[in-house]
Amino acid sequence: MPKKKPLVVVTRRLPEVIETRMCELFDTRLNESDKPLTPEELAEAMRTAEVLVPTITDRIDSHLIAQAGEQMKLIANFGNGVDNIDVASALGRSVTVTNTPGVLTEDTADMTMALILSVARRLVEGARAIPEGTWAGWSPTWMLGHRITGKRLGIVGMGRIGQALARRAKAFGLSIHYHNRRRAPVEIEEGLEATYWESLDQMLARVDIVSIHCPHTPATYHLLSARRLKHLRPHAILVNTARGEIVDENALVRMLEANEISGAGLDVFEHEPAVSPKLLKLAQAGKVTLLPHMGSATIEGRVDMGEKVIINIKTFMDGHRPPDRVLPSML
Ligand SMILES: NC(=O)c1ccc[n+]([C@@H]2O[C@H](COP(=O)([O-])OP(=O)(O)OC[C@H]3O[C@@H](n4cnc5c(N)ncnc54)[C@H](O)[C@@H]3O)[C@@H](O)[C@H]2O)c1
Repeated sequence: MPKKKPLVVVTRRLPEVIETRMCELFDTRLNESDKPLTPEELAEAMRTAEVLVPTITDRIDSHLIAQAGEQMKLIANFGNGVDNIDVASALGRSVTVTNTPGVLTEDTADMTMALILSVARRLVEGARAIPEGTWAGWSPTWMLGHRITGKRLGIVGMGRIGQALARRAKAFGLSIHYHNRRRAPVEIEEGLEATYWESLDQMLARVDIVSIHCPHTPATYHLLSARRLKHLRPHAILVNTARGEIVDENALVRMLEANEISGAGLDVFEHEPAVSPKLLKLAQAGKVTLLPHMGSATIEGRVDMGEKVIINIKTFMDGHRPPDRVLPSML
């Protein structure tokens, strides 16, 4: 008798090619609406499905995990960061958690570079001037930005995306500085000609642009605190494509308002999808570039993520260790 296919509940739309393949391989319940599943629908999935495929906007907290039935075996996150999942609670109930690392690296690094250029060179204000009819010919002083060639870039979190950004930034003539939980291997440091700063405070005081690339964990919540942000110099730019919670957003806003730093490029926010009205005002004034968490948003990237989700589910269901298993030591 053929083996019964596992019931897999998917919380959001995935690329069509991935949904089709998942339906062939598993007993897949797709969410065909544009809305996320409600907490009740998520709880129902925990009670009935063997596999849940959430995305980073689904809060899979300890309360929800406590409702998991015996049949629930795997949470296969459609995303790299797993701060939407209470991994310790899941593992405590013998539910395996997987993610989709690696396939978003280059796309997110591209978007980070775009944000650096956008803030430094006032790209959004420039792009607005023509359609809004405010461009009255050459010479307005408002269009003067800052050269990035020769500047110092400080990377917080020299993992996959941090390194991919460093490769791009080097090609743009920036010098690379970094702070990481652990110092990178010498061949990586040498290849990127990167300077390691054990002290994040000291690095912040020396760089012109700082870009955040560590995960959001209890240890990195408000890593860029009000006190730390004060180390940045008035011409500095801060870019965050990692997670909003890593930066004290209120403190950042206050510094931008007081011209204590020159600008910011943010793809992520502390209370997504809500964005502080003060940040919106700063965007209107051209001091910040705000993006709606689209750092990794490419069609190719989403398909690659979907393929990783499928491999993780299939390997797990075949009785093997899935390649992207999330372990507590990674958090
Ligand atoms: N904006 C987007 O669309 C988007 C897309 C992909 C990933 N991300 C975010 O980017 C983050 C980084 O992704 P990655 O693939 O480079 O991860 P990674 O695991 O390869 O790298 C993270 C690095 O941060 C370091 N780190 C961890 N804690 C630290 C601390 N307290 N201080 C300093 N360094 C610390 C780690 O040692 C590691 O080198 C993800 O966790 C995710 O939140 C965002």
